[in-house]
Formats: sequence, C-alpha cells, structure tokens
Amino acid sequence: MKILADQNMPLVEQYFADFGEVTRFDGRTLQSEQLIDVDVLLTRSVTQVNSALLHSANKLKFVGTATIGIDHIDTALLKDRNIAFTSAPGCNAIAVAEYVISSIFALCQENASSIEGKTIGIVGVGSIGSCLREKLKALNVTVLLCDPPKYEAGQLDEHQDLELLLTQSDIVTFHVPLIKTGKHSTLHLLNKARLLALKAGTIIINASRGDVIDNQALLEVMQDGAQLDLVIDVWENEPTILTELLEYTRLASVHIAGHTLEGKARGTQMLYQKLCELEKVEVKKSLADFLPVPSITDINLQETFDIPDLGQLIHLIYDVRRDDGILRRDLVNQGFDSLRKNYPIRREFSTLNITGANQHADVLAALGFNLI
Ligand SMILES: NC(=O)C1=CN([C@@H]2O[C@H](COP(=O)(O)OP(=O)(O)OC[C@H]3O[C@@H](n4cnc5c(N)ncnc54)[C@H](O)[C@@H]3O)[C@@H](O)[C@H]2O)C=CC1
Ligand SMILES: O=C(O)C(=O)[C@H](O)COP(=O)(O)O
Repeated sequence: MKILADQNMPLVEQYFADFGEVTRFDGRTLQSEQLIDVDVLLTRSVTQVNSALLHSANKLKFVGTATIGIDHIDTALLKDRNIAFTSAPGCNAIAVAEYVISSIFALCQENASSIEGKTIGIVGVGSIGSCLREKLKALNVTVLLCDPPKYEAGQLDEHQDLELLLTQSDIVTFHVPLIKTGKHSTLHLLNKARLLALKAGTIIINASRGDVIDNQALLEVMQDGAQLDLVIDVWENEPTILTELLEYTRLASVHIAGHTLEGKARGTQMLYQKLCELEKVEVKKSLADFLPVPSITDINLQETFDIPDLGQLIHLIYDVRRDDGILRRDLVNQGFDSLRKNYPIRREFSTLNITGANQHADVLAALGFNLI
C-alpha cells in the first residue's frame, strides 16, 4: 500500500508503517501527479482536496484529514469517486479551548481586570464550544451560547440570538465551521455592521477559520478607532495574511490554537483507527505508546492558593503570549507556514498533576488539570 502523508503530521510512520510505504509531501504544493498509484492520502488543513488534485489519482481508496475542519475537502467528490473519507472530529477541541482560556486570562491580567463576573459569548457550540463551556462553568462567569443549527435541531438547551450575544458579551469567541452558502453561512459572520455594533472593550477571539471575520472590515473599524481587544489565531488568505491587522491585535498567532502535541497526535490516531476499520485489522497502537513525558509533570498547591492565582497555573502550561511574541518577531523573516511547522512543543493542562488543590478542586478539574 502506498501512503502519502503531510510532512507536518506527527507519528505517521509509527502508526502507518505496518500498512505500507509512507512518503511525505508539502501540504501547500502537492500536485496531482504525486497521487499516481497512491492508495491512501493523509492531509492537514492546507491541502485543497478537489477535482484538480484527484485528477491523476488512479488507485486512491482512502483520504483522511487529521483536522476538525473539512472546508478544504470536496467530500461530495470523494463520495462520487467511492473514496472512503474521514476527518478527526474533536481531536484538538481541548487544545483550542485551552488557547481561549489562556488568552482570556492573559488579557484580563494585562487589563488589570478579572474573568469573574464577565459575560462570555460562544458562537458555535460543537466539540470546541461545548468543551469551552464546560471549562467556563466552574468559573464565576455568565456564558451565552449561539448555535442556530443545533438549537433548531433541538440539541441545545439554551440559545441567544447572534446580534444580542454580540452586544451583551464582554468576550465573544468563535467556534463555527467555515460554511460559504446557505441559511447558516459563516462566511464573514462578523461583518462590518456587526463589528460596529460591539461595545467598547469587547474581547473578540477567532480560533475557527479566518474567513469567519471580514478581515478588511476589521482593519477599517480598528483604524477608525474601535476599542476592541482582538485575539486572532486564524486569518483570511493564510499564509498571506493582512499584516496591517497585527498592529491592532492584542494576541496574534499562526493558526496554532489546536496544535498541542496531544491534539495533533489524536488526529493522526483517528485516521489510523479508520484505516484499521477499512482494512479490517485490529487497532493495536494508542496515543500513550508515543507521547513523551512533559517537561513539567507535578505541582503542589499551598492552602493559600486562590482563584486570582489561576492565571499563573494556566500560563505555566500554556501562555499564548509566547506564540504572539514569536509571530511578531519572526513572521517577516520566516513566514507563516514555517512558524507553524516549527511550532514549539505545547502540552495540554491534563499533563499537569496537581496535589493540594483542596477547596478549588472543582475549578481545576473543570479546567482539565489532573488532580491527585
Ligand atoms: N484554530 C485552530 O487551530 C482550529 C480551528 N478549528 C475550527 O473550529 C471549527 C469548529 O470546530 P468544532 O467545534 O470541533 O466543530 P463542530 O462541528 O463540532 O461544531 C461546530 C458548531 O458550529 C455550529 N454552527 C454552524 N453554523 C453556525 C452558525 N452560522 N452560527 C453559529 N453556529 C453555527 C454547528 O451547528 C456546530 O454545533 C472547525 O470547523 C474548524 O474550522 C478546529 C480546530 C482547530
Ligand atoms: O483541526 C482543524 O480544523 C485545524 O484548524 C487544525 O488544528 C490546524 O490544522 P492544520 O492546518 O495544522 O492542518
């Protein structure tokens, strides 16, 4: 079996070598000819899997993307051509939720304010939005949810109209898929009119897809003096982003919200599990076989530990300001994709074992730390 895998997908050799020969490719420049005689294609989000790419694919029987988002895949085409497909739903939901938590605590600290008492609007309440909601539940905040498709399907217990959520929230965070057509299109969901309606001081977080916010409109309202705290992980036209926006962005990163070691590895593992199912072979390998021991594993809290100290603990494991600093220092010299490829190791909160949590155990557990 010939397996072609994105060069930025971890653990492919470890998971897939038993199936056949693994060759790596550059996700941005993959050409149709490289798919000749290939049986399995494993991609990440930067490869458009469309009719042009599949033109020379004469043997392809399985396409897997180790991502949650599938806006880069022509799924109807794969169905038509009888090519099995899977994505990796939820694989990095924890990572994105932790990115949001890290960002909120960083900005609250810098604004000399507290997360307590804030109203936080979550737009898109799927795997990421729900994970974030669970983490926020333990904190003293009000959470507003907006997810019309889920609400209309009777799958959401509460719902807020988007216009109301935008004007009532202190923090708005987007976790919708990129959908370009139809009643629930998310293309430029945050458009100029909605940007202008936001109250001064609102924190806007986008870790979904760049096109969910009209970047040009965002730049214009910021240039016109809008008082918004922007946290931007995803950009229109990646990797050629609107760099003028950086000046107005409090926390900027190179589409890495989901890039914990665990999040990326889970994605590869989910593709492996699907191929095992298709080939009718036993699933023998698991994440625990491959993940290294983190550099910090244990911490003991003293009785004096209190809610205002939470930010310190969160940022011990992941401080989004590290990623903001790298982008601002190296974007021009290294470029967007190179920064993503060389992203420093980041682990999830669950890798930290905490003793002595005492009266704050519920909050720490909800955030995802491992209580001993
Ligand atoms: N920055 C990053 O590194 C990452 C970004 N993502 C992006 O985040 C997106 C969401 O991920 P998940 O929560 O796992 O997806 P999901 O599919 O589990 O949930 C998405 C939710 O958005 C809702 N939705 C759809 N249209 C909507 C609209 N117009 N308004 C409000 N809600 C709407 C859906 O009903 C669904 O409940 C992915 O599609 C992907 O594009 C995902 C992982 C990492
Ligand atoms: O899962 C998704 O969807 C994402 O956006 C990934 O976290 C980032 O995807 P890559 O660009 O690294 O494939």
